[in-house]
Amino acid sequence: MPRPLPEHAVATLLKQCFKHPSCQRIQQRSANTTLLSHRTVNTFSLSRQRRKDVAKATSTNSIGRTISTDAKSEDGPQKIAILGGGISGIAAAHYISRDLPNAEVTIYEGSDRLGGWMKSQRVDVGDKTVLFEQGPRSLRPNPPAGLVTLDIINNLGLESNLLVTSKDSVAAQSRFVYYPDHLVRMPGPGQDLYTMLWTLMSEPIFKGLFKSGAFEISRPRRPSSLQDESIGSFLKRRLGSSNIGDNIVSAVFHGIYAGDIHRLSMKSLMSKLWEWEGEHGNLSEGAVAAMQPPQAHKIGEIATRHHKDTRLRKEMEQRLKGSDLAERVHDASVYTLKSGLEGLLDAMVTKLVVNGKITLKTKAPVTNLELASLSSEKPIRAQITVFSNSNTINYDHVISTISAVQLSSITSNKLPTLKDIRSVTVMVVNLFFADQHLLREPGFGYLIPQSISYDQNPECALGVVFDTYSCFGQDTATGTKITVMIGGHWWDGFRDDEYPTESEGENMARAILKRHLQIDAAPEKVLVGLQKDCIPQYEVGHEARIKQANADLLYHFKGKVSVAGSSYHGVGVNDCVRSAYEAVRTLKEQSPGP
Ligand SMILES: C=Cc1c2[nH]c(c1C)Cc1[nH]c(c(CCC(=O)O)c1C)Cc1[nH]c(c(C)c1CCC(=O)O)Cc1[nH]c(c(C)c1C=C)C2
Repeated sequence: MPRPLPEHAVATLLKQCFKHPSCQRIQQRSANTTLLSHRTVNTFSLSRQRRKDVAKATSTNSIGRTISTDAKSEDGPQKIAILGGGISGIAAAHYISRDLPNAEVTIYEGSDRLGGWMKSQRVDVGDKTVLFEQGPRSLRPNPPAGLVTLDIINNLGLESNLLVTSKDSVAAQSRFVYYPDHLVRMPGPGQDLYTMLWTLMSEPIFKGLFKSGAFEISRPRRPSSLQDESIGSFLKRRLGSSNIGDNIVSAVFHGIYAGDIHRLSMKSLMSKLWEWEGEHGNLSEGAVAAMQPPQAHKIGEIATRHHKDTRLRKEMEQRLKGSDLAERVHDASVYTLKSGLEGLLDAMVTKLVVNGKITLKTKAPVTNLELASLSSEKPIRAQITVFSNSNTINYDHVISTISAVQLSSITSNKLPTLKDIRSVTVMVVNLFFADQHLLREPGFGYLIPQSISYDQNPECALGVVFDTYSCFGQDTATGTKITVMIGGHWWDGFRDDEYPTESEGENMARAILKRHLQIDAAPEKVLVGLQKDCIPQYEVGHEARIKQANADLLYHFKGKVSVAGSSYHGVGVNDCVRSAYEAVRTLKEQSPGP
C-alpha cells in the first residue's frame, strides 16, 4: 500500500469540507418503513398570497364538528395524511400523486402558509425589484439526492427558470473565512500553487496544520467502546490540537448547521472520516484506501447505505434520461430558480391543486396521533387517528414531515428519543445597496469560525453571503446584495423575548458589515427575519436516537407512520426531497398492486 503523505489526512479533511459539502450530510439510512420520500410534476409559479388563497379554497373546514371517517375499505382508495406543508410534505404529496394515483391525500399545516423554511420574497426598489431569500437559497446537483430534486424540476418543466452558478465562477472559487481580523481566501481551485502554499504558511488560521497532519497517522485509534463523539473532540484527538477544528471546520459547520462542532455528531455528519478511523485506525490510511476500488468486504450499515445510494442514483438517472437538465447543471457548483427556491414549492403546489387530488388544511396543527382502535366489525386493517382542530380522522398511513420534537410531542411519549433533536434559530438579514462596487473582494462570502474573538464578533454572526456574486439573474435592480446570518448555536437556551428585534437585527448586520468589510453606506432595502428553530442539530448520539425512534415507530404505530424532513437524515433541501421520495417509494412497495 502506498505510504500516505503526512499531511494527507488534514488535506483530505479540508477537501471534504470545502469541495464536497455533501459528504457532511448524513448518509446513514436505515432500511425500515419509517423512512420517507416522494416526487412529481409541472409548471407555473404561485405568489405567496395566491398560494394562501388556493390553500384556503381547497381546504376542508378544519375547525368544527368531529368527523370519524372509516378506514380504507378493502377496495377503497388509500387515505394518506401528510403532516407539515414545507418542502418535505409537498414533495411527499407530489410523489404520491405520481406513484400512488388512487390515494387520497390530506396535508395538515399548522401555520397559515405553505412553504416552511422556504421563503423567497421579491421587494421593490424604485421601479425595479430584488429577490431576498430568508431560507435556503441554492441547491447542489450532486448525486444521488441532488438528482431527485432535478427529477422534480424536470417533471415540473421548470428548466427554463434555472439560474446556474458554474464551478468556474468567482463565487464557487473564492470562499473566505474571517480570521482573526480579516478575510482569508480558502485554498482551492482557481488559485496557483504558490499562492496556496503561501496562504497555508503565512495565515494564522492554518497554524499547526502541517504538524497535525504529520503526526495523525501515529495517533492511537479510538477505543472500541466509543460509539460517537463531537466533531470538535474527534479533530482534537486525531490532529493533536483544536486549531483546525475551531478555526476552519467550525466555520464550515456554521454555514450549514449554524451549529457548535463541540456538540454536533462526528459519526452522523462526517461519517466517512469516522469510518476511516474505525476501519484503518487513522485517517491517512483511510484516505489512501478510499482511492482504491471499493472493497467487497464492506458489511452492515456501510453496505446498506452504499446500496441505497446506488439504487437511488440508478432510479434517478433512468428518470432523467433524455432530459437536458443533467447537461444544464453539469458544471454547476449550485443553482437556483429565477423566482427563488420557493418557486419550486409553488410549482408543486399548483400542480397538485390543478390535479385536484389533494386536500390542503392550513392553520390545522396536528395535536395528537395514535393507532386507531380496531373495532370488532373492522378488525383487519391498522389505521392511524389524526387529531386536529377538534376533528379526528382515520388514515391508512401518515407521513410526518414536522420536526422530530413536534412529532414526539404529539405522540404521548411513544417516541421519546425524538424530543432530543433540538433545532437552532437563525436571524437572516438581507440588505440591498445602490452602490454596485461595495465589495472589495468578489466571492461567495465568508464564514466566521467559533474561535473568533468577542471584540470581532459581539453580534454572534455566523457568516455573510455576497449574493451579488453567488447568484445572477434574480434582480432587475442593480446594486450590491448581501445577506448576514446571525445567532444559531450562540443563541442556545434563549427565551422568545431574548432574541433581537428586527431593528436591532438590522443594526447588528450593519455593524458587522462596517467592522469586517468597511461598508458604511445605508442600505436601500433591508429584510430581517427570525427563523425560529429552523435547523435541526444532529448532536452526539443522533444515529442511536434515530435507530431507537424507528423501532418505537414500528412498535407503536405498526409501520403506519413514516417520517421525512430535515430532522433525520440531512438538513438540506435535497436531503428533504430525497427523504420524501423514499417514504413514498416504501409506501408504494407495501401497497397492494392495482
Ligand atoms: C437560514 C440559514 C441556513 C444556514 N444553513 C442552511 C440554512 C437554510 C442550510 C444549508 N446551507 C448550506 C447547506 C449545504 C447544502 C449543500 O450544498 O449540500 C445547507 C443544508 C450551504 C450554504 N450555506 C450558505 C450558502 C449560501 C450555502 C449554499 C451554497 C454553497 O455552498 O455554495 C450560507 C449560510 N447558511 C447559513 C449560514 C450561517 C451561512 C453563512 C454564510 C446557515
